[in-house]
Amino acid sequence: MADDAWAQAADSQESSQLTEKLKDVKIDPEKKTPEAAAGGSGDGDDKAAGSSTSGAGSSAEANGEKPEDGDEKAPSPEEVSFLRKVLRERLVQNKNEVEIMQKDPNSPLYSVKSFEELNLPPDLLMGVYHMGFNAPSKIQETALPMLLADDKTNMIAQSQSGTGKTAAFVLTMLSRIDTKKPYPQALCLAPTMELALQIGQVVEQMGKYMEGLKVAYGVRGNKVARGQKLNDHIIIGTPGTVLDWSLKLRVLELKKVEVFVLDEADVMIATQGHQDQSIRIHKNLSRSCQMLLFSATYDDPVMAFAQVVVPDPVIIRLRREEESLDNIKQYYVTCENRDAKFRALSNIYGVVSIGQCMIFCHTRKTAAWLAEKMKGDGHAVALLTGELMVEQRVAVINRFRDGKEKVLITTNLCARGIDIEQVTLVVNFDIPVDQYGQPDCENYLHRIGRTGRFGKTGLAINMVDGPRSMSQLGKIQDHFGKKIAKLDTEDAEAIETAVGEQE
Ligand SMILES: Nc1ncnc2c1ncn2[C@@H]1O[C@H](COP(=O)(O)OP(=O)(O)OP(=O)(O)O)[C@@H](O)[C@H]1O
Repeated sequence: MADDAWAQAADSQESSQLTEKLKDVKIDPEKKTPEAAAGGSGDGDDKAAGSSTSGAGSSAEANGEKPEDGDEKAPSPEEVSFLRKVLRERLVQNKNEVEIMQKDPNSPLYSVKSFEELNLPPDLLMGVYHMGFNAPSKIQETALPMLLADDKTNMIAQSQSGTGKTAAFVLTMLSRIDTKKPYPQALCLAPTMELALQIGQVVEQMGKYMEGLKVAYGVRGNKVARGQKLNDHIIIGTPGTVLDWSLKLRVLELKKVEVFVLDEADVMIATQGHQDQSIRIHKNLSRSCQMLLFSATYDDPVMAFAQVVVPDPVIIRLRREEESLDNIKQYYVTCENRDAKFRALSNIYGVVSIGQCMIFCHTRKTAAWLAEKMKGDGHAVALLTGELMVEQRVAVINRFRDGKEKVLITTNLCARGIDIEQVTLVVNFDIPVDQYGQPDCENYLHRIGRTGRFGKTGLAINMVDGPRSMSQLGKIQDHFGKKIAKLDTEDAEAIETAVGEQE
């Protein structure tokens, strides 16, 4: 493929020829970011992006509720600076069980190489150990030797949730920058502000020993003056703001960027608003810029598109049966309706004590309803939906991170990327569906991947409330080829066994 394939693809897209060029690549044109759907021009900046934004399909919608669309008010700069402060929390330290899994050749954490063998500069190696990492995971071990080589390799990489993709691309960015050069040399785009800030923390922690390292957050509300030249080395942001910064306000020169990363690449490609913005940014990068796409999921059309726009990529892809992790046990419970789902949840909580739990609902309204019901039952519950101010959202996540609440009730907003080690249970109160009411396998995998992070065990419980959701879950089970076993929530022993397996 020609070196400037992405630029050509971008040009073609702008002149509406991309459809012809990619006629076999069917990316859903309706998949819009919430703001794009609302006609806005900023970042979609929401995990609901790439998921259902308008359609039907769940019992919640049958009740006349709208699925979470995640629209939000733009944060003020004060809010952003507050967010950055509250987001500074320690990262996970290595545990014995992780080390055991790192010795198992069948584990995605299996590794035979050490970080020393990657020939990292000493300050970066110190940063890695500062994170508590002893050995690279499989994706790190496989990708890093190529990514760090002098000859810049483009890559489209897939690895299961919680297996250390962030560190792989962060190390690549850090290894490519020269802190003596006072301008942005690495650019990472993520679909939400929360994720951009989380990635930035990893950059800051891993780059702790790199003298003079500066990181800027290209997220809404983080204002820069037109014409001001950024002297930060790494920019992490959401596509709309970074597009504004680079093409409108011209505070960074895309041509000088050495590494370009798309995290959650599938959602960045498949979601209309993100795709347009990402392509515009990329077409202004230099031809020698290294391009990395990372995600736990790529459906076939997205992968096909990615291969058209990334020049000569190395592709690391999982087989379908490898996509879901064996350390996350999956169950379903059958209930008659929403109230019965709540009772089933209460039964689970009545029988066993659970570490921390994330509960996913299809709509804000169901999430708010469930939060009230659980509070009424005496649970310390946090509610995180797109209608909260960003500042509140981050504060809620951090309270949950700190264990102040044991239960986080949310929507697809938190389906991707959020890395909270202590989450032992994920409940799909509603089965994830797309805007056509079809099972959303990608979001299913991202949701359950909020537990079982980096080798820990986890439990996912799906609540079905009739033949429709049963059939949706059945399709998800068939898609991944992993058994989702029935759990009887009236049977205390069965619950104890299920929960006990992941303790
Ligand atoms: N080599 C390592 N040794 C120990 N812990 C690690 C290592 N690499 C990453 N981790 C930790 O594993 C956790 C999960 O990593 P990360 O968030 O990068 O996963 P991910 O693959 O990006 O997942 P997702 O697809 O859900 O975004 C993080 O807390 C991270 O600090």
